[in-house]
Amino acid sequence: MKVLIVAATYQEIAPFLAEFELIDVSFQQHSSFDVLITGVGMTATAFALGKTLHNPYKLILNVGIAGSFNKDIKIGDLINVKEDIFADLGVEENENFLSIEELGFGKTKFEGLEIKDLKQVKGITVNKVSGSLPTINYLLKKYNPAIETMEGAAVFYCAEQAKTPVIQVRSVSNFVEPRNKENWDIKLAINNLNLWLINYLRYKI
Ligand SMILES: O=C(O)c1cccc(C(=O)CC[C@H]2O[C@@H](n3cnc4c(=O)[nH]cnc43)[C@H](O)[C@@H]2O)c1
Repeated sequence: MKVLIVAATYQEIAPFLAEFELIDVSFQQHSSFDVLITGVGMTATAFALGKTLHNPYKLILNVGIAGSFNKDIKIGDLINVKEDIFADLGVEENENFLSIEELGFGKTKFEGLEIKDLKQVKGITVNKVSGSLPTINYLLKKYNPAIETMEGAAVFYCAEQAKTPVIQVRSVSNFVEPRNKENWDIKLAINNLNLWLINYLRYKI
């Protein structure tokens, strides 16, 4: 069985695709792995994975960039998301938020496998990139996450449904802070992520 590489956008894995002479299409096959570009966000990710996972895979590898809540993690650092949570799926009750898990409607926390060489962190998955202090402080208090993305928990959910092992590796492109795109370094994050991914697929799979 093959590995399924999952990324939200073509840009996030462009250097890796070039290295393996692959192109910019949403699904393509290589001898030892397939590549799925889902589109940004949980809905696009779940739909794309739902269509693809009728075939069995030995491993799902979710890669991409992420925002960090933790200033000890530098922009460009690689991290392994061990636990991921649907952070905004639930109900607001005045200032409080209750997740669907707290409401008794389903699970919101999921686990991925460890990559020993990387720092393991807790992630949250959001529909809306967090860009104001009240939201950031609320998320820190409720979940104490190290990073946030827009897809991670959806990938973990689909992997669990398909009974397939899953790994999430992200590279930090920005801090989660009141929005200022000038502070982002997407280029550095993509460069570091792709160096890791190429090495992992060449020597560890
Ligand atoms: O231009 C923007 O405002 C913008 C916002 C979020 C993501 C992007 C991207 O170009 C990449 C898409 C990808 O990036 C992940 N990501 C990166 N930083 C964050 C963050 O601080 N909070 C949540 N997600 C983030 C996300 O998984 C997107 O799919 C551009």
